[in-house]
Amino acid sequence: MSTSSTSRIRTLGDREVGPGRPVYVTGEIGINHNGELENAFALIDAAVEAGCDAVKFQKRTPEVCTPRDQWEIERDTPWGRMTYIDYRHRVEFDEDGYRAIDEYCRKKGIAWFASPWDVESVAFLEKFGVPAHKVASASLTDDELLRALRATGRTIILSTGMSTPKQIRHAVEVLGSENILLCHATSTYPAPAAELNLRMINTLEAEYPNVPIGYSGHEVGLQTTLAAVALGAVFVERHITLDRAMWGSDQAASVEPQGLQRLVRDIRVVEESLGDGVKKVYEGEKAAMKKLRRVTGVVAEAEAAGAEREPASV
Ligand SMILES: C=C(OP(=O)(O)O)C(=O)O
Repeated sequence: MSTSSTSRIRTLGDREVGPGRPVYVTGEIGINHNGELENAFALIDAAVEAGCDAVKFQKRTPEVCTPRDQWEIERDTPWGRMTYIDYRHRVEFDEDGYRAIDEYCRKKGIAWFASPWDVESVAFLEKFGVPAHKVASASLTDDELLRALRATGRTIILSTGMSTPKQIRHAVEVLGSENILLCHATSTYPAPAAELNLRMINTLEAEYPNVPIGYSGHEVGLQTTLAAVALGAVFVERHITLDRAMWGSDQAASVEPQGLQRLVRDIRVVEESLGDGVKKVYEGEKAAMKKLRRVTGVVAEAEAAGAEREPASV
């Protein structure tokens, strides 16, 4: 269960998430496995190799999540022509599937959780003792789902794409702020840089001082996710894929295994480079200072009087 907190720290499994903690990186598999366990395992492997903290899935009860008037609409899929409801079933794993995923993730030492898209799926995921639940941006206004999630007592990651400030405030009220982590997001697939509005990370920080703020990205490329970390995102989620050309609506806006490795490596560099914001002169700078800084005025006088060249006096 999660750690209730009035601070900006939350617990996800054996990790603390929040300012001063390593950025929690989640590889969002979503439905990019296309219903094949083999793909899910390969994506878990890619996340482990890249150094992700967790992988994430999306769990739906197709009959609940698919509008009734869409069920019989036929479409071409890699498995032939089928109705939309059959397709929605084709890309869901059942309990045995998730048991296999749970076992595989345990063996590989990586956490997993999911976004339940309906109340039934919350109960389904609860059977696995997941470290957290995620609320997809599309579900932010689903009070019934939010109430069911709050009742689990787990850490809830709430994504805020396609939502107004008023809707976000309401969702936070329904979930309670003690166990949540908010994610800035723009829900366009792929999202253009001009619409990422990354400064929203700081706007959310200001509005929710007791809530950790993360970023769920759907852009192409990695730079803007690194910028999100530089702006203070303490949790990062990116869709991952085995191949962006694979069939499926999220594949094109996803990161491939090599890119994921670069992303996690660079997140670690960026977070290390942020420092504490307190000005200091590093030991390594002193040699350069001695060689490069022209000594004039009060410093020259002080040195003439025998003082060492102190960073504070220059
Ligand atoms: C779609 C999802 O999230 P987001 O809105 O962050 O992309 C999800 O988690 O299922």
